[in-house]
Amino acid sequence: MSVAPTFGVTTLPTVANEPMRNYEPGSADRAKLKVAMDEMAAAMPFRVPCIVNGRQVTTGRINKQINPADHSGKPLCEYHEADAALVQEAIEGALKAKQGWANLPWNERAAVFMKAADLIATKYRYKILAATALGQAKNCWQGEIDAAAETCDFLRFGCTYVQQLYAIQPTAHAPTTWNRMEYRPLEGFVLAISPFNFTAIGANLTFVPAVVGNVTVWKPSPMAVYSNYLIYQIFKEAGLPDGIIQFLPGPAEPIVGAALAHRDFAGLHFTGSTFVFRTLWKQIAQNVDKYRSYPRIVGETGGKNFHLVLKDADVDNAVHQSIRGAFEYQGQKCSALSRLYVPKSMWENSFKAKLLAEIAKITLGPTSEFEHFMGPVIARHSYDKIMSLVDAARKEGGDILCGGTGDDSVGFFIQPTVIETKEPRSVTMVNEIFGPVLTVYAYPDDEPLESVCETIDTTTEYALTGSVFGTDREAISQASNLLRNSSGMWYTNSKCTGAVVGQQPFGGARGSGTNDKAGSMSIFYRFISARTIKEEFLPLGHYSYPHMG
Ligand SMILES: NC(=O)c1ccc[n+]([C@@H]2O[C@H](COP(=O)([O-])OP(=O)(O)OC[C@H]3O[C@@H](n4cnc5c(N)ncnc54)[C@H](O)[C@@H]3O)[C@@H](O)[C@H]2O)c1
Ligand SMILES: N[C@@H](CCC=O)C(=O)O
Repeated sequence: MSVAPTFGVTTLPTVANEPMRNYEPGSADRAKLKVAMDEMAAAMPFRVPCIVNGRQVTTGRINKQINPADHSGKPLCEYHEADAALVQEAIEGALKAKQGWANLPWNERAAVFMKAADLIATKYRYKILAATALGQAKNCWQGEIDAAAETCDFLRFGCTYVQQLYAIQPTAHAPTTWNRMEYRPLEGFVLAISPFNFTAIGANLTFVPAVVGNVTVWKPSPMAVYSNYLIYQIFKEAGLPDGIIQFLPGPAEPIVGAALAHRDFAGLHFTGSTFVFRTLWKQIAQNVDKYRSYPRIVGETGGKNFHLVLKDADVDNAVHQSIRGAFEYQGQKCSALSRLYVPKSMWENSFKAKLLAEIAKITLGPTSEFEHFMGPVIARHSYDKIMSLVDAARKEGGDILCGGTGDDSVGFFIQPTVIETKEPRSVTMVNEIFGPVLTVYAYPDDEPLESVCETIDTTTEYALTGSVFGTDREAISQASNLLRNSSGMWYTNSKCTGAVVGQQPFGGARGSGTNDKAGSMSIFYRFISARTIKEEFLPLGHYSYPHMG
């Protein structure tokens, strides 16, 4: 086995958040993005194979990723579905490729992903945005945040975190000894399962294990296959060797089942719903006797996020932040605002009218029409689920103040919906909806903060994001203390969504996930298995102790 020489301690370039483009009318960026979207719309459907050991595998079992704004029109892509046998082949191939990858000096692995970030920021910016717009229905603002900026940030900041992690070494050394720490990859392979709603999350779920020397079997969401395939292709162009990330779209149960049943399954890197994560955890538990090691289980899952407005809050700010929090990307963010608590008199006197007046200005349309704030929800099953929850709220006595209607004739469009409830534990206050539905509870002005916070804390099983709006520092601090465990992301006078890599590491606890904080150093700990190394420079001489004389 060859040993790679190391002739220097390298340092990554200093990283900063990828600057966001605005795509304002008349701008060059907007024109270029429009061209990219038009060209993509004309050329689709694209053919997407599985990728195993760098080889394009066409299985003949074809499925398609539709355009949610035009579900009966041309699909964005037609993809070949993997099956259990292909998963088996992919795992064997990944394990063979692993040693060479893991033995590379770390800066070589980092260089692949630093280069991928630069390719996304430049050559592929508009293409990856176009794929995210047409397939996942993100408008240019939301697509820019996700597919361009956040993907680059995950990769660049991630490499920096690994550099910092590797630099954490024992500082105490007995005389004539040297202690070291080696951050080995896990023994086996990592299974990455990604959601539809963030192209960046698919990239990050595979990059995080890979950059620290693991190999990854990737099952993307059926509703994000094309953008995720482009990410794979960009990683490859940036120098990712064959077999390190195996791209396996297709039906979840057989693909995931085959991976979880393998003796070398070493870690799950999942983002998606709480229900699916719990199902996977149980499957892993049932297989525990089979595994070589105890698998690492990392999952970031659902949310039921809140804004708590205090009596001295800036109403205009709270209204605008609530609209962005609840309705951008049609509420399809794990962090989306979904429960709003406002003092009753503030609600009746100003908040309600301002909120409804602003929402009335919102227009919906396909992402190819740049003027819209909102687009369609992702798929038929989402549309039906959201509408049924609105119906359930209506039947329970919830007051639908706006929206509550949809049009699925061409795309899956649902109007921004606000429900006022008198019952703080009503159906849409408790369940994750993942759509453009905000439920408001106007709490009595004289209700003590302890009581309001107790309601917020105990209403749902989730603990992902939450915000407080107000000016009285004592009340803000008290709310922060009372709601310490109600969210993994806490915001003051800021919406509960829109975390930025390097600024607000992301994750929640309770039913919302393992809180390993994507976009921080701590996530990398989950995919390494450290080895402590002690070396003595001088011989012991004899075995006896000094006190023995
Ligand atoms: N906390 C976070 O960081 C975060 C970020 C994004 C999304 N989410 C959550 O993700 C959900 C929305 O995304 P989604 O609709 O893609 O989620 P989902 O749970 O339906 O799917 C996520 C992934 O799991 C796969 N999957 C589905 N059923 C499976 C099964 N039985 N076995 C194995 N794999 C299975 C899907 O194909 C997909 O790849 C929401 O609940 C949202 O809150 C959380
Ligand atoms: N990082 C994102 C949430 C990702 C979940 O969908 C945000 O905070 O908006």
